[in-house]
Amino acid sequence: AVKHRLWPEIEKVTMEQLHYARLGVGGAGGWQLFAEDGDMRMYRREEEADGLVVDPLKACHVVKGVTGHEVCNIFFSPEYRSGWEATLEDMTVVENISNDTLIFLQTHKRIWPATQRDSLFWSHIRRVSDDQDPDAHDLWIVCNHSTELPDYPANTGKCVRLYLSVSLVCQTFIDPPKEGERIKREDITCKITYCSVVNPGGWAPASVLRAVYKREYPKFLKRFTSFCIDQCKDKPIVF
Ligand SMILES: CC(C)(C)c1cc(CCc2ccccn2)cc(-c2ccc(S(=O)(=O)CCO)cc2)c1
Repeated sequence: AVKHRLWPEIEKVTMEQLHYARLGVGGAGGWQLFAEDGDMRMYRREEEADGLVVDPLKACHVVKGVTGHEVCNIFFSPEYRSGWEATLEDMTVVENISNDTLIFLQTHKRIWPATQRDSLFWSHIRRVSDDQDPDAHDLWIVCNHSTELPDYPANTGKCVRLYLSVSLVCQTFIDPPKEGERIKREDITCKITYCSVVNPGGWAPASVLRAVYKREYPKFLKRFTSFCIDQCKDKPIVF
């Protein structure tokens, strides 16, 4: 099949994001732990780009009862988004590149006193076999990365266009069931790494943004993972 014009970028960014997600948060990376809740650890770095707060975020979480494939499917699929994405006011799929790559146009709820934001990004889901450790379980990754389309120019309407680069990387671990027994959901553990850089794209007060990021991101990940558990609990396991 003819590859889409964005394919080289999608391939490159997805692999870069996978590498970045697997980097630890120790050492000189400058990561500060700012939120803990059970198995969830949230780290941030204080970074600015042209005076705008773009604090990179890395969150690590361990969730029982769902597979990485199920979690990434829910994160990627448009039909579930309104169920877990509280920052959303509106969402449209503006391009269906393939069954594993979509382009989204989203309008986000306004964060007072900043102007309302919208986002335009490609979203790509992929299974990655772990080349280092072949008998480890597969990884699943969803990568969301801002893009431009002539039909949806930035900053022409009421919203300021934000720029994001986000990845959700999930690895599934299965406790072997007793001899001859089927794998049950309680035998499954999913290790989640969520990385996000959201550049507000225009003026937004650093103090307000940092306060909102610190308050909203922990809620965002807990809400998302709870939604996944609820969605999957009565359904057959998707490995
Ligand atoms: C406050 C905070 C929680 C950081 C926040 C505020 C805003 C609203 C837009 C905004 C950003 C900055 C300044 C003003 N408004 C958007 C997002 C955001 C965007 C995208 C994604 S995603 O992971 O790609 C899932 C698809 O939506 C997650 C979160 C986060």
